[in-house]
Amino acid sequence: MTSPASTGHPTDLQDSAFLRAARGESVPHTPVWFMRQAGRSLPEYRKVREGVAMLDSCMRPELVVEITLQPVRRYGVDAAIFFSDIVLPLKAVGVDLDIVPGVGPVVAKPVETLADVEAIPDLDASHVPFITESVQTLVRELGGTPLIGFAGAPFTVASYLVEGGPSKEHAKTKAMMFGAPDVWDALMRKIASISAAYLGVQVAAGASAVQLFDSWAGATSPDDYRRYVMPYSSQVLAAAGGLGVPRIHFGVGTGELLGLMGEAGADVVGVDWRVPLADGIARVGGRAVQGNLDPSLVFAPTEVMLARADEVLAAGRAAPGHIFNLGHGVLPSTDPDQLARLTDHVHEASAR
Ligand SMILES: Cc1c2[nH]c(c1CCC(=O)O)Cc1[nH]c(c(CCC(=O)O)c1C)Cc1[nH]c(c(CCC(=O)O)c1C)Cc1[nH]c(c(C)c1CCC(=O)O)C2
Repeated sequence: MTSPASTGHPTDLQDSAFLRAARGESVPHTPVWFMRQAGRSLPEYRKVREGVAMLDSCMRPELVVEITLQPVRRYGVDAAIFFSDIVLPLKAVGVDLDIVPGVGPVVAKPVETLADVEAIPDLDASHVPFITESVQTLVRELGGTPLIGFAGAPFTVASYLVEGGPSKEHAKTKAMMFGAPDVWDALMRKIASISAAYLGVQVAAGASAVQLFDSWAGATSPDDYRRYVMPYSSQVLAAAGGLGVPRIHFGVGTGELLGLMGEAGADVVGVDWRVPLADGIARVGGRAVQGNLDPSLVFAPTEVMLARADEVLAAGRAAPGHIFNLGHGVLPSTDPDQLARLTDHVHEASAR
């Protein structure tokens, strides 16, 4: 990791491989970071999180800073992602929810009616002073390594609010989407406004890129995505565009939606591992891409994993910009040494 003493002025940062690739410029090597690079796969994470609830840890700047930096120190990845969660802004404005270990976000009183939506306050910087403080400290500590801010996209956050917890089918969410369009519209606007404000706080404090996670948008068909999801994601991405930083947009199982997710206003589209990267690049036409090694390949022998990484790197050369990543988050049982080897290999192989 570059030391803050030797770097840290904005030109270094703007010239980083990650931001250059996000803007579609030439790079000295393919930049690499991992979704969920901070978290349970790291022993140093499990240690500092001992006895601290997930959402409490997100509100304590000394923990947020330490956890965000851990994978940067360990792997020398090209970007840090701010340690938080997509439901944190809802918690910050007063929605009664928690993150249950091994389960995920659980909402005490799921959203059903227009009155439920109207009861959710809008977010401003005064709700999240700990975010501003954490980001400011991180940007100082990270020097020439960019910090990615993030938020949940409206569909994915709506799913937690409407289902009351994690869901495979998103049945209640879609029931509202198809059957109560006025409630759906109000809810999606509300979340879009909260997510946009939340990204605004992170960028104002110094984050140099943002990622909008629409992890579960792949549950919708292209027509329904266009009608019921895309306008609200566009609202967030347009607001983020006004902040002057690159916007990454990602979801799982979104093979049929990649073109639309780019059109929604992304500079970089995240591709999961189900879509060959070459096809993903064609579908997002003219935009940079991020991805897309199968996260399970870390469990294969190292040489198998690295050979597959080479295929991803080779395919990535056809894009205006390529940021190497996994096709979804790091699995908790991942051996960190495999990610260290993968990071070094991506750097070395792409610099040749
Ligand atoms: C869908 C989603 C959520 N949260 C997030 C998404 C979108 C990304 C994706 O698709 O994976 C985003 C997220 N959540 C977390 C981060 C941290 C930054 C990073 O990527 O390193 C990020 C970017 C921390 C976290 N968020 C959560 C953990 C695990 C909780 C813990 O360590 O106690 C972490 C490190 C909890 C969480 N929060 C959520 C889930 C599904 C879970 C996992 C439940 C479980 O298996 O325990 C909702």
